[in-house]
Amino acid sequence: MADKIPPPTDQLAAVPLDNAGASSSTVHKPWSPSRTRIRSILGRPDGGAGLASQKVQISGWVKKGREQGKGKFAFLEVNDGSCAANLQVKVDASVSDLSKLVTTGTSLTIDGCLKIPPQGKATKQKIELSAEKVIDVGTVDQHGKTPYPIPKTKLTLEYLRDHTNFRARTTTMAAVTRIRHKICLAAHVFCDKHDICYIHTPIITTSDCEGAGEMFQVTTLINQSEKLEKNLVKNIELTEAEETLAKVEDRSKLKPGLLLPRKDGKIDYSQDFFARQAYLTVSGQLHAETYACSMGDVYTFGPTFRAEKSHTSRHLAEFWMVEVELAFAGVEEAMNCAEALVKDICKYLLEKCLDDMELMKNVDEACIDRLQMVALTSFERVTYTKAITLLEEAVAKGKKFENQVAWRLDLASDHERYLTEVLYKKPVIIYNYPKDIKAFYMRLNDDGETVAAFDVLVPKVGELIGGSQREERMDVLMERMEEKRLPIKEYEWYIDLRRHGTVKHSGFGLGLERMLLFATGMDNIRDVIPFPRYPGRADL
Ligand SMILES: NC(=O)C[C@H](N)C(=O)O
Repeated sequence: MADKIPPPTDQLAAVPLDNAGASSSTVHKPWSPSRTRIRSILGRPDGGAGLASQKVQISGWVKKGREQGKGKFAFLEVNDGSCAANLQVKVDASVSDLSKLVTTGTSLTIDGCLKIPPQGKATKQKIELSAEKVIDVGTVDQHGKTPYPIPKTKLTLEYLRDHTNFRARTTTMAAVTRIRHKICLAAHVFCDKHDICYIHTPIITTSDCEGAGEMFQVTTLINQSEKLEKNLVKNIELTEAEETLAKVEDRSKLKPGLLLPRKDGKIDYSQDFFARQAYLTVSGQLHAETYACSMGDVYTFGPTFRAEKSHTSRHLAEFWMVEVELAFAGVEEAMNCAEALVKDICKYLLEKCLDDMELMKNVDEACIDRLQMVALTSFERVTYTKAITLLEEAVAKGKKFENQVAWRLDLASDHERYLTEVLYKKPVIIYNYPKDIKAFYMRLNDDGETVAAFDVLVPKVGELIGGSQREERMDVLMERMEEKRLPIKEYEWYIDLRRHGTVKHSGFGLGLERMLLFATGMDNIRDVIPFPRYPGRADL
């Protein structure tokens, strides 16, 4: 059993308690010197009690409000997004029109004095704000055409998905978002600590890294009327296009390269713009390799896109990946690095956002234990062939899987969960996959049948990371590309890296949203990214 990580000392109070101002011990931002974030009050180890009698200004949104004492005063629970906790604010009717303040969703800026609430009250708060002046109020339209969609009642995650413009006002989504921020930071801190240089790979590309063809095409549109003005499309007379369009019913019979206005009056001149069809990237890996093969260890971290029509709770059309590429490194070093990265992220979350992680226990009781376990336990490493044998043994003993288990078939999510949750009860790295089910760039092993690829599987989620040693031998790489029928001409720049100063190198990609599912215990990947993109959803 893993040792427990010692409890972090800073918890919420990741901010220094004493800032430069002699008269105040709350933290002020240089660009808004009068405003205090609620985190710097409630996040102190004393819950803010030590700040009693200090004057502060806070801004935020009302989570709950109620008038009391026959309308003589109101209690508001205000949240400003800096932490999960709400600051209780007491406002007397002499200070403001209470009826304007108590509606959930109202925004406020309030000057007041921090006070210890009377003992014996139901409130757990160690401190409350007694309002002296209400400076700004943004009221909520409750009765108009589009009433405020986030009332104080409990809302389902499905409902909130249709209100992504407001869902960060819910406690859970705000906590997930802060955890997401910390995971990103943890990845950057890890890479910086290990001298791995951050590079930016392009989002628009002509190459299909995974060779799976699941790419979104980039279409470049311009209004017909702007066409001539901007001189962007020179090779065709507009009138000719219009005439042709009127005559030809079946567009596929048109002269290739002819630029025609679409039904909405726009012209697609993509081929003209990029000289060939461009796509949204599925992975920054190939471009990251070019930098690794010049600068040593690098990483890229950005959005990637898959035009997979999958409606699962683990897939998105737009997701973020941390992709590390290590030069002069074999597959084992890449596995070591991947394991160290996951562990460091877990430790970072336990140290930097334990308050939000505590809140996530409402979603998944085990989420903190899982982070602690992963932070301290070494990952199991098992070859793909052995994993198949283990799964076959389970089947022989009566275990039912949704998907077939057989050598040369990819592992499905229920196989992955069986290995991590039932058999090993910890993360498992599966390596040496059959070459036929893996991408062209993965290094062929001596057996001629498998490639030096690996996946890191974790409990709850399954595949979190995919990586491999890259094929650095030009002849083998070209053979593999031919086998997979890839248009070699389009990858010449990639092959060049093997032609000139080729080097053993390896890398991997960690799915940010999968890491979030693992950390927070959320069930659906659509709820761990601010604006999820999936089949049927690209608005809002
Ligand atoms: N950088 C990586 O190794 C990730 C890999 N290209 C993938 O998309 O799975």
